[in-house]
Amino acid sequence: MGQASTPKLISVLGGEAAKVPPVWMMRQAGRHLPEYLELRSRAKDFLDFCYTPSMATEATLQPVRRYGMDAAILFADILLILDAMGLGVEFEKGVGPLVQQIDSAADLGKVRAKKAADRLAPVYETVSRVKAELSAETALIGFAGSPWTVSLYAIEGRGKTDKSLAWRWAHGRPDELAAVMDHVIEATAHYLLKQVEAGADALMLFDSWAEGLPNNIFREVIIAPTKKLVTRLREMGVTVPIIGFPRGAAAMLPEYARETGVTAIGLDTAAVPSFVNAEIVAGMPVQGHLDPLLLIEGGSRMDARVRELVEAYSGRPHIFNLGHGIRPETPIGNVERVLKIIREG
Ligand SMILES: O=C(O)CCc1c2[nH]c(c1CC(=O)O)Cc1[nH]c(c(CC(=O)O)c1CCC(=O)O)Cc1[nH]c(c(CC(=O)O)c1CCC(=O)O)Cc1[nH]c(c(CCC(=O)O)c1CC(=O)O)C2
Repeated sequence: MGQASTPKLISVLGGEAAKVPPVWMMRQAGRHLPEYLELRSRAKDFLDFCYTPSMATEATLQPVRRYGMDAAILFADILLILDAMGLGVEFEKGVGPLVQQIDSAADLGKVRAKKAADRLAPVYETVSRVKAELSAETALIGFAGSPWTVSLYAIEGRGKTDKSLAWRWAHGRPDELAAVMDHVIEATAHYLLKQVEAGADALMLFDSWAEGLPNNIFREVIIAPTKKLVTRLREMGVTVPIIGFPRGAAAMLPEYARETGVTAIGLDTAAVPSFVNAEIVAGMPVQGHLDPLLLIEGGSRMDARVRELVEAYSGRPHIFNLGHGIRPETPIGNVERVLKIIREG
């Protein structure tokens, strides 16, 4: 019986620099794929799609089959946890998510954390079905939104806002915000634990709204809650690697990398390779960060940028990814081109 091979992505997350970096892309499943749009058209709505294991499994596998990605990322959404915690979540076509708005921590604490996670049983069913379909070389990444980003959607009540309401809570109601985030942390810890128990090989925490925060607030709402969540997961016995993605962290990235306990850092589109290599300890794996808009344009400037990023991180454990999710209008040929350059030079 041969040694069950470890996916290259997991070896890199273990600190090994790979000659050819493993690659996957945020939002690789979803609207840029015609096969997703066909499947999606058969669902009642997006939430129903995420709660239907046969559909979510198929959506997760589509980009792996089409591109030979080195990882599958669970087809779910960062807002499912709010739905499970009792705040109705809806995704309005062309509007994005709508969430029942909270005005205090009491509004979010109605459903016990473990019970909330139990409500997401269809997601764990998807994880185990995907795992059964993947080859031994392909990693399966589970994920959740980070405490600040998830709490922000509950405070704002929707996407596509200027985030000022949540920011004002951070400045003016820090204790109330901390109480909200503590509820989110506990529910998210149970949610991620169950994803790992169902077969996830790694986890990713999306702090998608970490950008632009004053450094004192960044410490309070990004670093401290992430550290709490990572510590809680380790206490629960979770040993898989954890990728932290503080989008827009900029100069606060090194402190995030040092303080939170994450295994690896997801870099956003604005990351600067020389800064990353100077400020993030050499053995710490990094992931990213091609601009999703350049992936739409393609051409020689895309080719050059891909080669530049591969070269910039060639001396350290690096997972090639985008700096944020794939846009719906991304040409499939450009995704294929990126993989070809990474794998064939
Ligand atoms: O604008 C806003 O604030 C809300 C954005 C929004 C969310 N889910 C959404 C929407 C509406 C939309 O994308 O049109 C709704 C949403 N989530 C997802 C999709 C599929 C797609 O992108 O076409 C969609 C569109 C679904 C549809 O309309 O059919 C699925 C999703 N969300 C997410 C992930 C994890 C990943 O990115 O790989 C994944 C899985 C993708 C995969 O399996 O390959 C994570 C997610 N969802 C969400 C966020 C918040 C921030 C952001 O979107 O930039 C984030 C984190 C992030 O992308 O930084 C919330």
